Amino acid sequence: VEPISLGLALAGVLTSYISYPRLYCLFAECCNHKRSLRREELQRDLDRKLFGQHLAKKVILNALTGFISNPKPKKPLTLSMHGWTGTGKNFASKIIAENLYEGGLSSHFVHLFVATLHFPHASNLTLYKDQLQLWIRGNVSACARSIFIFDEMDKMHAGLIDAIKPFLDYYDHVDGVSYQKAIFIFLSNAGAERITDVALDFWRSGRRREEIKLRDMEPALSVSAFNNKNSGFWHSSLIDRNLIDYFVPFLPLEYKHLKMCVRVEMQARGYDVDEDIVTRVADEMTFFPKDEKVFSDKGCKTVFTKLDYYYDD
Ligand SMILES: Nc1ncnc2c1ncn2[C@@H]1O[C@H](COP(=O)(O)OP(=O)(O)OP(=O)(O)O)[C@@H](O)[C@H]1O
Repeated sequence: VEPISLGLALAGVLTSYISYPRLYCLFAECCNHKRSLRREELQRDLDRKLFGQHLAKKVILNALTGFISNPKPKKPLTLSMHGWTGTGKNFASKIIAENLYEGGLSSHFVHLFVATLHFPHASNLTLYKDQLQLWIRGNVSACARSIFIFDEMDKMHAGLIDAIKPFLDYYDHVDGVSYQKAIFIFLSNAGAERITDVALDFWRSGRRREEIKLRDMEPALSVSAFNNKNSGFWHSSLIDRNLIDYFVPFLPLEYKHLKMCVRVEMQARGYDVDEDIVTRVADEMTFFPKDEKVFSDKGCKTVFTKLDYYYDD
């Protein structure tokens, strides 16, 4: 075959490939070929996978389905997830991402930032600001329904919060780009002590954890709760301007929830559930408060490494 004909043939194939986006999308991830969010599927996923978080499940389900079904949202969806370490904030974000994009957290349209990893040096603030704004702008231009997850939000420099604020607001367009279909998820431990206090009060008065209502958490997640240096100025500055749509409280996990996490991990590793090992792993965890020992101080976070000890063959 002579080179010119081969070149033309290749160009032809390429053009038809590009002009048939649907064909292209069979092989590559496309923004407009995302999964359509199904309420029942999201609910089933949350019910099956996320333990002990009846409040978080409810808020996530309603917030997400409401937002996705709205063809013209006035602002991007902003969820602020709060709670003790290892209680499922990252895990819940993963479930959200998987319900919106097949690739979940690995999708090209889902972006995870970890404050201490991506923005470690306060001296580089100006650079980080520019990069972050360019990154958000570029990605939302390419796909309006992009998801941005900011972990360790309480460790983010206030200047960086200022940099993302314009994207969270009620603007139709910012420099020609509309951010109204994007989703921003902020994760932090801010407010965790107060959330725990509420859960502990319920436990002490013999009431079921599932009886805790969102309104019981309101004082724990109010502006005043965050208006101190430790909790981070970021929060109040976003709340003041009504830029956070939903606060999602994560309750501290109890002994029975740790056991559930161990069982899931055993099954994921292909083992039969051995209740004796489940109990031993859960017993190795540490609990607080000191006297009552109700809540796991690391949530489900370290149960998996403890399991390694029993399966080291
Ligand atoms: N409520 C839960 N239900 C089921 N599994 C959970 C739950 N909480 C934590 N896990 C398990 O523990 C792992 C670690 O939890 P995750 O990273 O989501 O905690 P986190 O709340 O984001 O913690 P941190 O505040 O330290 O970032 C998860 O990947 C998941 O496997």
